Amino acid sequence: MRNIGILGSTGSIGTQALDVIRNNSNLFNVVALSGNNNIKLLEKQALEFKPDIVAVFDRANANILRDKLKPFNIKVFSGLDGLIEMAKYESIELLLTSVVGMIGLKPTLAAIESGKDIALANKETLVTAGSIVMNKAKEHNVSVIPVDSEHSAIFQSITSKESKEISKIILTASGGPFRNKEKSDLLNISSREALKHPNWSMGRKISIDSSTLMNKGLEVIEAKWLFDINLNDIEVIVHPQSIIHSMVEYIDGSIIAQLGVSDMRIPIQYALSYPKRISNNIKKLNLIEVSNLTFEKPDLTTFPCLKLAYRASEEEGTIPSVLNAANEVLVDMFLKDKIGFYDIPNTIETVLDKHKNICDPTLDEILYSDNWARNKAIELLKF
Ligand SMILES: NC(=O)C1=CN([C@@H]2O[C@H](COP(=O)(O)OP(=O)(O)OC[C@H]3O[C@@H](n4cnc5c(N)ncnc54)[C@H](OP(=O)(O)O)[C@@H]3O)[C@@H](O)[C@H]2O)C=CC1
Ligand SMILES: CC(=O)[C@@H](O)[C@H](O)COP(=O)(O)O
Ligand SMILES: [Mn+2]
Repeated sequence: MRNIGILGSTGSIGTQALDVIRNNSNLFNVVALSGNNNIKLLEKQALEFKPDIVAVFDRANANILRDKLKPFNIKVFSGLDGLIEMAKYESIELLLTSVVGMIGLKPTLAAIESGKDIALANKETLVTAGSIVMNKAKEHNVSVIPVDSEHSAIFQSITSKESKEISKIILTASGGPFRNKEKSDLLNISSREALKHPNWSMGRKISIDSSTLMNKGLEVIEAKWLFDINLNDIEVIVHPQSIIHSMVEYIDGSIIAQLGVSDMRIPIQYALSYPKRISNNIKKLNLIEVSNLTFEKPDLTTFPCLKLAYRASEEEGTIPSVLNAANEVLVDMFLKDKIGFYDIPNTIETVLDKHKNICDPTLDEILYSDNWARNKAIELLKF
């Protein structure tokens, strides 16, 4: 039995993880959950899975839930301190970080410092502070197991212990809802259209990131830290069917890939059960039905966010945290229909240009730069 904590249990990844756990109650035991706004669902989850503790970021919501869960002896923590308290809760063996945004950074670091293994979905954490997170994991002998479908695929396709045998990682991208569109088609596109991902059903922020290709940019940076690989050895190719979830090319010319239907419960389950594999009732991939797997170059003119992410990763220091923070703020504004599609890359580029990069930053310098970038993005758009 493995004791699991889920940071962000009310979201797309969190609810699918609970589905995996529900179907494997002999293997996994939920000891801690967290949410923010959706306290109705969090209450329902708490009553079903009976964790010892629950954390809610929003303090008013936490107070409401505390009264409801008191009779069941479930403790409720609140605020960022509450998320940190939850993440380092002593009974947790594996923490699934499925919260959205860099709010997950401090709780993830706290969990690592407490020796918890991490099943990592929250990519913004690695984009913001990849060096600090991965060094801390090494220091505390903690495993960081990828949940993101591409990174799970790469993890499963790395069959050699010798990193010098890997020549490159091939990160697949669906191309998003606007694949084959031109810039002029997207000038007045609404968030409703951008949310319609062709293959995956996901949370709102990552869906917008997929539509701008920033998701792939964040994933390039995530891959660099997770697999300790040179940025130039990470290639993005568009594969509209999302069947090959990513590949690893070796120096002898062999390519090893992981394939499967577009269902996040597969990589989530693998991260929870690793190193074992367990059976499930998810529809198996039928290659005859799929019949056609195609590949294209990403269009960096229509989707400049991918280029900006490569730039940020190359410049290192606090620049990736600035890219991420500006993107978080701008995606939120786009979701509220306050700005247009291209305000996202255009503003990020200006924020990157204006930032005074700090090399080898401390956590405080990263947090300072994150905050600076959020304010700068808002100032540039005069909100
Ligand atoms: N969805 C997917 O298929 C995939 C997602 N990912 C990554 O996984 C992460 C989660 O994505 P996804 O599940 O789609 O996101 P969702 O928006 O569906 O869920 C986000 C979760 O985070 C919680 N949350 C949001 N803001 C805060 C906050 N300030 N404090 C505490 N909790 C908060 C939400 O709580 P509440 O709902 O209660 O407000 C919810 O539980 C992201 O980093 C994403 O990039 C990676 C690969 C695939
Ligand atoms: C399911 C998953 O891992 C997402 O990150 C997915 O990859 C989004 O698809 P694209 O960013 O390739 O459109
Ligand atoms: Mn992904």
